[in-house]
Amino acid sequence: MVRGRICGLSVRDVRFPTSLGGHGSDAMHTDPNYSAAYVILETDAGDGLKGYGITFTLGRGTEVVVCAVNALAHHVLSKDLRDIVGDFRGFYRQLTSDGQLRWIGPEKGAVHLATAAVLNAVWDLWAKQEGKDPRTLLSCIDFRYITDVLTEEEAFEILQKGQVGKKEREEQMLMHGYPAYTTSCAWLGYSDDTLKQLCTEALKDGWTRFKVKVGADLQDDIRRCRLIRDMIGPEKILMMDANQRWDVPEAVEWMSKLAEFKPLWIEEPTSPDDILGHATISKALVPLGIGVATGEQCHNRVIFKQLLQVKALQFLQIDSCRLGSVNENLSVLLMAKKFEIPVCPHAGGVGLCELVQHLIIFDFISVSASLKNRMCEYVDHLHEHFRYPVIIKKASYMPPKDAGYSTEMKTDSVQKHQYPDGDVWKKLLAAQGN
Ligand SMILES: C[C@H](O)[C@@H](O)[C@@H](O)[C@H](O)C(=O)O
Ligand SMILES: [Mg+2]
Repeated sequence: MVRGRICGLSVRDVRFPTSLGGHGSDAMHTDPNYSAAYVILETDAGDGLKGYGITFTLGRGTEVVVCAVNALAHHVLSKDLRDIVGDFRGFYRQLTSDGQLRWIGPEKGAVHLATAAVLNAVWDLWAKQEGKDPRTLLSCIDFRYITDVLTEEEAFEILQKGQVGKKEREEQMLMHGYPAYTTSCAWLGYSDDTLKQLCTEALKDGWTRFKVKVGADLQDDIRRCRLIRDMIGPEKILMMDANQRWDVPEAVEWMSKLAEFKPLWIEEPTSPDDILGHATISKALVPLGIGVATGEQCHNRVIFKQLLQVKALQFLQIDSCRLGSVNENLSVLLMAKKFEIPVCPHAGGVGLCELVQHLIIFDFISVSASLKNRMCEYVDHLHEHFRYPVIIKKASYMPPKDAGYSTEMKTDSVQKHQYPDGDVWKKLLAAQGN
């Protein structure tokens, strides 16, 4: 039973100094500090349940997103949770269409990340209170702007079909988990020695799919890709990620030089907004057997729709915090199913693995019903700060068993990493003379 009026919303600026170790570095983000705007919702239900929501950010960007969350807070405060989820589509639209905020969006950028943080908290709270059927899930989706490719009725049919064999797929997940790949071995800022050492460990731990960062320097890329391909052997799967570094012709040319290392995909070869550019690259790379993957910085369902319409991607990477929470991600999973494009979520960051595992396991059980060409990203940083961290076994995500969206962080971790007054930052800033 849904219950409670939202009587409190707090948002914290939580940052981890990951840049100090080069963790998370790529061709465009050379010194990322993995961070989160962390939202806590409280209700007057008296049951002690809270809703925790995060969105992933980097360093100073968190300040802006925290402001945006505060600007959205009045939509949630004093609302009855029953009214919110009773018309979740309307509520989603209320947030994304706020007359004074949509000018700095709409449905993109800092304000959309803030929407994700707030709605992720609502989903966490709601998930702790009750389960959901296909009709309820559909009622959360804003179909505005996508009915030309997916109507509510078509979406319902997909979910209805997804009911067939659901039990078996649930059991399969509980037994074997959802297949994952690791990005942790080959951040761009890592030395060759670190790369080798991490790769050796990952192989020992049973990883069979690896992603390497590329895009800054071709000779470096060739050396690192050769090193990793030699280590993992010809059979294991290798993906490459350029984090938007290239122009369109440059992407094709660069990848033709890296094709000998047999990557399954090149991720974010160019600007995430260049839909036709992605289509051109996809087409040009077909003869090389390389697919295009993108989505971690895809603004919203509209851009995903167009990427699908013009065959601009062969692997679709949803992100639990970039899109407008579960609501918008559901619409993208359903569109991907319609276009028969495999979803391979973006994860890592702070908490992205924790959240997105729910979405991709749901996708397998209730939407795609397939594991073909599918896997979920995994990065082994910062899980210790979460109350319900992901469980990886044999390079697979084991389904989370606690109710909720696995979004809650440990109080102590939040306190220590709060910027700028948490202990970790007080020390670091003092050492830097600030
Ligand atoms: C700055 C970040 O670490 C990115 O490099 C990361 O999200 C990356 O694109 C990925 O695919 O994991
Ligand atoms: Mg990436």
